[in-house]
Amino acid sequence: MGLGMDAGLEDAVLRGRFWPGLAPGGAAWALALTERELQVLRPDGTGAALPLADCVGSAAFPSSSSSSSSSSSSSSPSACFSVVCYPFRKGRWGSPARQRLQRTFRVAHGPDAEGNLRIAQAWSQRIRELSVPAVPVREGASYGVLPRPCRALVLLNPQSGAGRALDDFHAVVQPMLADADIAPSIFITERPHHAQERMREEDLSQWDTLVVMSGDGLLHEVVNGLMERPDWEEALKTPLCILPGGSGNALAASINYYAGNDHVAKKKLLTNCTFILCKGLHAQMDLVSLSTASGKRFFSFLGFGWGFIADVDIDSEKYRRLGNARFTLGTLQCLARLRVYQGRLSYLPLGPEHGAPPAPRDPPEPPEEGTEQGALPSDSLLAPLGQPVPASWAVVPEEEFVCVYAIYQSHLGTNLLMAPAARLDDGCIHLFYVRAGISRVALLKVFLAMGRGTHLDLGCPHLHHVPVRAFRLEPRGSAGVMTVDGEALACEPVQGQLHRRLCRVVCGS
Ligand SMILES: Nc1ncnc2c1ncn2[C@@H]1O[C@H](COP(=O)(O)OP(=O)(O)OP(=O)(O)O)[C@@H](O)[C@H]1O
Repeated sequence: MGLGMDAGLEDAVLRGRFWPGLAPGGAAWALALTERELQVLRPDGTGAALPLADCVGSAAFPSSSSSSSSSSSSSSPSACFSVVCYPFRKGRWGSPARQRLQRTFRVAHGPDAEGNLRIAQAWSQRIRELSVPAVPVREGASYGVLPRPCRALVLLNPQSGAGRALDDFHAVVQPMLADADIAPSIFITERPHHAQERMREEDLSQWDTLVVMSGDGLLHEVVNGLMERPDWEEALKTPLCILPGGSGNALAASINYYAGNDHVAKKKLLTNCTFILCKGLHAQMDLVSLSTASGKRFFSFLGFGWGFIADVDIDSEKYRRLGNARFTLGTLQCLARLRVYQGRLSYLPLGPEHGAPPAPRDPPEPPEEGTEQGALPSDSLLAPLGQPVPASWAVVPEEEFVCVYAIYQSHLGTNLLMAPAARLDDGCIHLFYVRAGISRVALLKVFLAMGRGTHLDLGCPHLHHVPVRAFRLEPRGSAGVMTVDGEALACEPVQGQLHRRLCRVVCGS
């Protein structure tokens, strides 16, 4: 337990004297529950406090133990309540990690077993109520909290990342969900598009949340499966959740960053993201609608890439067993044979203030007039591919690029903070492009600086960043690959526009 209590006993919602642990005996401790923490005063006068922001659950139960010791508590038919928290603990190496901490207190106020249990239940219930995260107030934004008990469908790709997703789910995720009264039902994907097919047909009334334990690719399938339903608008109200099981885990890293947590990877990131799920706060997320010249349409939550980054993503697939290290190896290989890509890039700038994302109070985009019920959101900002872009758009004068990347979350990968200002529902596509002519050394410096999100501070003349609402990319020729949310796409003209606050995602703030 941490030291220091933030309130005096006069702020207490509940107060009582209880015995620590399950075993009878010893002296009673004084407990006070405030709006923010559970305060404990030991008989020796030392105190500690458990912040309820770290608490994921509390339970009450009859105590099976009794004893004939002389303690006043020991002969009573007692009851217990327990509190489970995941506070950050500093380890020997690296950033602090959340670690489980359970405290159990015994209620033995008299011979009435039911009376003791009622007291334990009252404490446990009040602790659970006060541990529900406060819903932030932001004009235009709508938050929610997952119910308890909570029914979660977990879609898990056993092949994602280094192939440990199922083991990690059992070892890390399942015990935390049990603490938080979240009942998972696991669906293990057997092939590409399996999750997408299931989402098209699923009876969503059975679930309070759809959890993806994989990389970003499986969440892309889930989003697009939901968008293929006639009731997509209703379906998108089901909060989605990402637990990092893949190699890139860009959305999981972004959500960890938005929550204000230190940069972490692997098990620490998984623990942080599972903790966020246990707390259950959910908010709206922007999606970008992408259309291709061959008539395909995708909904994307993370980013669209062409050139260097897309090549690294796809070329390094063969090293997926290395986990996130696959991108380091892929970057070095692609740097060695640096290529130039030809095409035209156009965009609709975000607004007159160019560069500042819209104020959070901007209302959601109104539904398009004449949109049929069930019809997909229309891309009102886009002219058909094959026709010139609207006059309000800008066209990049150069037509030779090393890389184009449109990102709508902060992180491109666990270790790449590409758009530090991005937020889930900021209404902004962060369009980055690197013009041809950049040296290998300068490009390597850009990627190294991206680890800390300081690449734009380098003042690299070839690197450009424009906040936009829509963009179009017309590659010359079909050589190379494009990526949507890290998944490969044939190279062809593509354009996209942002649809604000289209789905919901479990997040920390
Ligand atoms: N059982 C499976 N076997 C093979 N491929 C699968 C299976 N289940 C899903 N897939 C496909 O695997 C692809 C990659 O999955 P995903 O992106 O989730 O993991 P990853 O590539 O390791 O992670 P990241 O995108 O973070 O790098 C997806 O396109 C998905 O369709």
